[in-house]
Amino acid sequence: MASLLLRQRRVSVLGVSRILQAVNGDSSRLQPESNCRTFARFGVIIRNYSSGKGTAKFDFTDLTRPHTWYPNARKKHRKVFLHVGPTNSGKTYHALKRLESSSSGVYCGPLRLLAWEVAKRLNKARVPCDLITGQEKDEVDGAKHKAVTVEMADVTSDYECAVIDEIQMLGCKTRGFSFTRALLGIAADELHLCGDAAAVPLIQELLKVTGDDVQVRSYERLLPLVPLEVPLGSFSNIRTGDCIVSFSRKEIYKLKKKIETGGKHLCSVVYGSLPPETRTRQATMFNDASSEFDVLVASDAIGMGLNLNISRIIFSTMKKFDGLEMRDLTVPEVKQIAGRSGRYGSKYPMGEVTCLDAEDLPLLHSSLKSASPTLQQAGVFPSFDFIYMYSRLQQKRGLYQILEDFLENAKLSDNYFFANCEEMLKVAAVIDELPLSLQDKYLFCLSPVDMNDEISSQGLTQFAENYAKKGLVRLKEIFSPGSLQVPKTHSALKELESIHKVLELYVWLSFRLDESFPDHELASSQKAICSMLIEEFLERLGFQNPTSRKLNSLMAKKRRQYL
Ligand SMILES: Nc1ncnc2c1ncn2[C@@H]1O[C@H](COP(=O)(O)OP(=O)(O)OP(=O)(O)O)[C@@H](O)[C@H]1O
Ligand SMILES: [Mg+2]
Repeated sequence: MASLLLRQRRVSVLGVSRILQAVNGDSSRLQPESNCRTFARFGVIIRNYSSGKGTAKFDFTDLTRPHTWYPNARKKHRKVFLHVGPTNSGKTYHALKRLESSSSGVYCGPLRLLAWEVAKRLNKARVPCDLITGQEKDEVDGAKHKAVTVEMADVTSDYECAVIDEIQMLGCKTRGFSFTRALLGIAADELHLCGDAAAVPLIQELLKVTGDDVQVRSYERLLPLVPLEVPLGSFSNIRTGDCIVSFSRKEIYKLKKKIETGGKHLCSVVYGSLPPETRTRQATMFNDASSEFDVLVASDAIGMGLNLNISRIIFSTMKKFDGLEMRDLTVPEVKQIAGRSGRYGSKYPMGEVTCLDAEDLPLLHSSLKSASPTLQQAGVFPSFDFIYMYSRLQQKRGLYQILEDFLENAKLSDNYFFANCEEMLKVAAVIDELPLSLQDKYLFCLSPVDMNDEISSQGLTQFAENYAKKGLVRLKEIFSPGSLQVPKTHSALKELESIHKVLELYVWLSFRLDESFPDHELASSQKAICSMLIEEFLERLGFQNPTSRKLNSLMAKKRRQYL
């Protein structure tokens, strides 16, 4: 490995079998509540609890009333508006209109791309708006509004208006609890929830106990979405405005090459492990009508809420590997992805959707006709306060054991399920042997490390080891600035994507432990260089084809425009 001086050490994953893949977007998983009042309250209780002097015992494993964890929100009688309907029906648009006209507010989205889009839109409309994600804080003078990824939602501030986009994600196995936390915890006079109608009964049920006033507003699709009766057939039928969808990174590059070899089109690519800033620039190039990058090859990373100039979605497959097995796409997945075509306000009067192969058409057609299954439960996860208090009553050694025991003993009501925290347990298993406080361990467990990526997990281990040893982690100890290069092969590209993840991890830690991770600027600039080099590779892909001389000059033009 050229630039990361990581020690080759296989990460041991004690007792953790498999992991369901996290959905796209900000991968930081849990947000410590840092709720001092809760701590203080527990502090009193725990003293009484341990001295056993007749005070009622507090059961820290009782998570049956999560709405009581958010005293600020409970002080308000919130007006909750549920904007529901199919994709491209103006749900987010109407919620944002309200946000724009409020005196203070927050937008919480599932993807950085969406948070970026909203911050840009509000600032353009002269409503100063900060952008806050797990890895970046872009603060604007005088801003009373924020656009954040949902994990960063602040449940201690007061707002006039808050928006939670794609609220049906509260049923997501890995990130659902962050949506639940925002739903129950944001202290806003008005709370606007946008998403699928499948979430309505559950939300109404969850909010019965909060005293909020809930209203449902239903929307219809603004432009027709037409499922085609014929498959794409040949790649010669690809045309400007097409987006071909695949769920494997390797397949995405194969498709890009195939389409560009035809000599008529250039493809932007968007997939999950590309740096978010690269994804944004690739999407921007595709959206730009004057750009030669007129076809998009993408994974389901484009699947939520984004406004792209797509006229036709073509599913290259209707199956996806979900971390465990290959399975058919679910009804909501098909609808979300298909819904990216024919967006209102784009240059196309309607959207079309089809498949590469005729055999996939029946599943496409039936999925688009079906209603998404009604959500039954919302995700939930205990904040550090609960884990900490529980740990004080146990003689357990490491965070892994504490977490595992806690989850085994914890009680939930029927409306909730525990977030899948296998990824967290994987991290706990690796760092438990280090001399770190429980809180530090918990923080490392929250970090956006990808434990399925060897370089990323080694980066985390080394950061945690150096932090435990010296309390100071210099980036240069594991990374040589200046050594990054444009990748020449697909494996070099993959490695660069992993290095980007390690740098992102450093930036994430530097936001939370700034004195111990002081090289924030260096990590951020190297991160930006990584994504530029990745983009350079994406553009050079077309050069390698001898028939693409014309494309060569087009790309050079594009590069000048976007760099
Ligand atoms: N009344 C309107 N006037 C002008 N533009 C609108 C209006 N309603 C929606 N749009 C535009 O139509 C596009 C789709 O709207 P929006 O993103 O709100 O849809 P959505 O229902 O949230 O879709 P999704 O479920 O995919 O998130 C956006 O570009 C939005 O700005
Ligand atoms: Mg939307």
